[in-house]
Amino acid sequence: MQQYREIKARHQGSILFFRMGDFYETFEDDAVLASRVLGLTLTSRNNGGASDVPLAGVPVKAVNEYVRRLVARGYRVAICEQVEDPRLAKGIVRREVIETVTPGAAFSDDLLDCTRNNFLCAVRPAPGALAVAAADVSTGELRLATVPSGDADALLARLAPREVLLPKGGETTQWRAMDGALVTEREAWEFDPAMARDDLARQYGVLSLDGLGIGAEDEAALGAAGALLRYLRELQPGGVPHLARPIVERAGGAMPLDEMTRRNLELVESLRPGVDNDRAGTLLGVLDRTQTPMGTRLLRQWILAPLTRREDIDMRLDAVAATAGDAIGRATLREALDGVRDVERLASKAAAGRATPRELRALGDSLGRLPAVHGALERVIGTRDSGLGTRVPDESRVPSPESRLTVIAAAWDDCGELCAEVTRALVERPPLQLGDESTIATGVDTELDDLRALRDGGKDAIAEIQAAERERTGIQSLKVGYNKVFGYFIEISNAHRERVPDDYQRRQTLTNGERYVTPDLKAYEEKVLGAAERIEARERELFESLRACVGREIARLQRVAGALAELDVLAALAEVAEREGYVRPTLTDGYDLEIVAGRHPVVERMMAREKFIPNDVTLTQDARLVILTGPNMAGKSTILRQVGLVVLMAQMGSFVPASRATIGLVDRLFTRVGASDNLVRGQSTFMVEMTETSAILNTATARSLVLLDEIGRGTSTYDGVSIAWSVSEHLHDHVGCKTIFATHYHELVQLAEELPAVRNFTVAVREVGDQVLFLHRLVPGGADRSYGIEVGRLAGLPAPVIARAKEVLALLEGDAATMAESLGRVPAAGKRSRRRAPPADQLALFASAPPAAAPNVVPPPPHPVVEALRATDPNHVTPMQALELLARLRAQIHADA
Ligand SMILES: Nc1ncnc2c1ncn2[C@@H]1O[C@H](COP(=O)(O)OP(=O)(O)OP(=O)(O)O)[C@@H](O)[C@H]1O
Repeated sequence: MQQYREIKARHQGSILFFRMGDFYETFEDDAVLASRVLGLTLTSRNNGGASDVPLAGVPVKAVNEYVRRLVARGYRVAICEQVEDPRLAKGIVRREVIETVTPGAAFSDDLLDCTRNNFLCAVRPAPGALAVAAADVSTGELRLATVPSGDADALLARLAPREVLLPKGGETTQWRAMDGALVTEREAWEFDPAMARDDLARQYGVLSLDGLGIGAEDEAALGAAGALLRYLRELQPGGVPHLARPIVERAGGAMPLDEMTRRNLELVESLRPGVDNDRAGTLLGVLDRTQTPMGTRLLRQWILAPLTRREDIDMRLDAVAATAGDAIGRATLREALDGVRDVERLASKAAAGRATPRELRALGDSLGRLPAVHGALERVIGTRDSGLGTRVPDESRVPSPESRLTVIAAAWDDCGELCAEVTRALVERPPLQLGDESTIATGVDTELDDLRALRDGGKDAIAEIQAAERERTGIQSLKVGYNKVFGYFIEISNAHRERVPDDYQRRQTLTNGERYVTPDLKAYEEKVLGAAERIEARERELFESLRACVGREIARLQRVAGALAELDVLAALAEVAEREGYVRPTLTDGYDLEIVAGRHPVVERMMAREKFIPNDVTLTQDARLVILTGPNMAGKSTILRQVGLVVLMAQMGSFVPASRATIGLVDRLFTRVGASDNLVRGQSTFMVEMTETSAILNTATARSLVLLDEIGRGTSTYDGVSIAWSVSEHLHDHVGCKTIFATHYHELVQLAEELPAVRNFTVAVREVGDQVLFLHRLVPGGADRSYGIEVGRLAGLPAPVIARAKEVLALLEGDAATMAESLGRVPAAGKRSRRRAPPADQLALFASAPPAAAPNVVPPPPHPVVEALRATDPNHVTPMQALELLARLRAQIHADA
């Protein structure tokens, strides 16, 4: 317990798994917690102290699963091992924590999702900015970024860290609310840039950080990286030698996408609650035709960080075009990639000394695919014939020298000798663990081969002993067996007990027989077992040296993994483009956006192909703000999102679902859907909507694309229309961005008369009898009604409710006509006095209630009983009159019924 408490004192923030023989034990508070979370039996033990100590343990064999469950719940687990052989230890065996597993620092496949990065982020607030260092220890990736405070959320939403490190004493509530991320506070001095400078230089063996691309402007990010490294070293006392050189992300390279935009466009996760891992309804789900886990992870990164420089995007588009245009080349490339495993994570495991024999072989085999991948790549580029027939030169699709394919090919590395070394040294199917079966192939090491011959010779000799002893004793059922406790033995059933020779020594009695040994048998046993022990030791030695040798090549392997991942993504994008009929978008530095016959990539997949109705959308300087009205269910949200998705896909380097698309580069994309609730963060729905809207108004530029869906809906109609109206005016006059505003406030249609660059569009429906036919076609003009009641009927509202709703609607519409007369027009304030505010004849629909609290629905006229009650003053009736009144009212109700 003394040893336990000493170690525990150094690992206060973790649950300590204390190795004791075949178990990891937890004690005291850890035991209480572990038993609760893991459902373990809590026992207690008097370990020589004055009182009993609570205790709960898990078997060593099952430890991974228990660690996984704890870490998934956001706990840290410190693994404390026996670090000397208990048989040789004097006194208490030495123990040390060899690793601390946390959500952000996990290697085990059980804890990782192969389709996404597992980032640990250290964040350091700087004046007006936020610096972030993000590491994925499973892939060895390290990224540094500094972004203006306004883009902090977007950056973190993209990285989606599993764990966040913060300097102590800062504001933490914002972080605590981050979905599922564990917040770890560290001392503020650990974020010091000067200290980090030395630390990083040591980690990468460089004299100056300039060589790593880290400049003076990265001070804060450097500080964050220092804290990150320090924390990682604490968790992994063995160090993190596999951490690749940092990638410094510079502003302007990628488009910041805030969390709401990412969610509303359903980029990588579906909006449907409870189906968070369902990628079927997401852009990632549609585009993901990658063959490798590295490809899937990179595709996700590309989706979440569309590019903003035309040349960068065209390099990707050139590559997709070339791959899409060569069906055979593409198929060959994808087939070659098919056998490639997660080189990135396997290489990291090798460098961290964690790869198992099977994993190291998988890495070797994956490297073996490199020449095939390279061959396919060269074919697509057009420098080599695949042997499947001469390619007809096609000028239009030969990638430009700047294409990503050409860049990747120019830096190609087959890793031939590394692959040869691994595949030569390891058997074809090595075991999961060393020692279970042979790991090192025959012919690799003479010492090992000799030992194996000795062991196998011993085994043969033992088989011969069985034959000889049967002969000598005449007992045909005599057999030589083996178990771990007694080693080799001769087993004779009771029926032949009399014939057992004198030189047999009895070792074990069974119900129907006895087990014996002979000096001969023991001699061979020693040879066999001794050899087996030495074989294991030698195999371990050879394997570890091979693994270390691979590990030293980590930087090179990471480059190879990067190239494979990128080829995989480019080939996947080409494959989707071909299958789904996407076209290459034209990107320009101009303003205009023109999408001809655009489709929603996800919605169209959910229906038969011809069923989805394509639509054209054009936004230019002179027609930059579209007010999109139309009935419920007509397809407004679909069009809105499809425009966002087409632009995003184009800027990530993908082809797009349209027959033609010209896209003036967008610097930011905002998508807001009104009344999206954020109950998790405990904010009012409307408050969230307004906070988001204000973020757009403050950050959008003329180059942005703003997509608003029913903003203003979370409040009363008057307030809502007014806000929607003035937000539109502001975007039109002051921001000048491309905007689409989908709304049920038909009042907004009037904006087109006031503002020169506003256009009205509606989604057409046709009325057939009292039914509504949804045409899903975008046409110029505004809608005058919402057909909400028809949609209610489709949704199964009871017939009487529908009938009554129609009555109320007729009543309201009648009222509106008369009320319009009585309501004066509101003069606009200040310089905008030339403009009208929302015309009152539209608003008058709701005029029967006082404007300050305009309800959405006007109540039907009160019942006579209510009128009678209202007319009664309880202070001026006698008890008798009250009773009479009560009886009368009751009778009236009965009469009405
Ligand atoms: N272009 C289209 N072609 C075929 N079906 C479509 C199209 N657009 C939308 N739909 C179908 O109509 C459904 C409703 O579309 P959407 O949610 O975009 O309507 P909406 O006008 O935004 O409705 P509301 O105003 O009620 O929110 C979609 O789920 C889809 O199934």
